[in-house]
Amino acid sequence: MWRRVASVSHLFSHSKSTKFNQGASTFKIWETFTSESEIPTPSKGSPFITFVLGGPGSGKGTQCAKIVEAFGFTHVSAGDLLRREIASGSAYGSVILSTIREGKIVPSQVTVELIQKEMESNDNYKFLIDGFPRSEENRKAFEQTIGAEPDVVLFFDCPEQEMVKRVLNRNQGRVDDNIDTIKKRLEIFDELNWPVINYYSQRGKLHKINAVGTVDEIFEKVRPIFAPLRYILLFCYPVCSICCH
Ligand SMILES: Nc1ncnc2c1ncn2[C@@H]1O[C@H](COP(=O)(O)OP(=O)(O)OP(=O)(O)O)[C@@H](O)[C@H]1O
Ligand SMILES: Nc1ccn([C@@H]2O[C@H](COP(=O)(O)O)[C@@H](O)[C@H]2O)c(=O)n1
Ligand SMILES: [Mg+2]
Repeated sequence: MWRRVASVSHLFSHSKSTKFNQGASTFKIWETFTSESEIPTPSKGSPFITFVLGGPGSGKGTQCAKIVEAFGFTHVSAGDLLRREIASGSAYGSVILSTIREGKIVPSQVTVELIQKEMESNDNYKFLIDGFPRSEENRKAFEQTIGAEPDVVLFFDCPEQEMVKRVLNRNQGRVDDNIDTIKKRLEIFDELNWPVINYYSQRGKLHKINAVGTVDEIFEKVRPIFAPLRYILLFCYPVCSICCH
């Protein structure tokens, strides 16, 4: 591994860089490791971002844990950040709680700020952003605030009946895991999430995954999306301390 990193050191420029500003040199290393044209090109000046979309109970969090284990991403769950904010007793807490109880979407500014803080406080450069964007408003707020686009977008496609069954069996004490809130969440998902899914589909970034089957069966559909990226993910995110400064 050390030799492999050293062997590409000549590809890096020595201009001053910031945390999320390694794109130019990253692009060169990318070209070194792969010539497969369907592999997405990392955005210049950005970390490697994967958005993870899907209805409530489609298995986003479960698959994120598998992706983290296999490919070393940092998992940022928008829902978990919002629940953490409630638990912290912050000023926004009660508004967030009632929004989640009603199955509605928290104002984008709040969610994006939490995501931004989480990304900036993490040394990793590859993120799975789970349950985000939930709406076009979420998507635009992220682009404007973070100044980055996702490299990959996963969409776990699951029939409603299966999602309801999974959520009602989840048993994690979530205030929104009840039949009334689930119905509302499914309505909101139908209304607000499809425009986001269509947006990324049109840009060729969307990977639609049939989310019916065992956890391992579904992960075997996810693995090939990241497998061709393993070198770039391993060596360039985080940017190595040997040659990337
Ligand atoms: N393939 C699967 N088959 C059966 N159960 C599953 C599968 N994947 C996940 N589950 C279970 O379904 C429940 C919901 O999964 P998970 O929490 O990963 O969904 P989610 O998409 O993150 O939902 P939410 O949007 O509500 O956070 C969990 O109890 C999980 O263990
Ligand atoms: N971008 C988001 C993500 C989540 N929420 C709210 O949190 C609830 C739980 O989210 P999960 O991803 O853990 O299912 C969700 O129903 C929303 O109320 C949000 O507002 N915006
Ligand atoms: Mg989840």
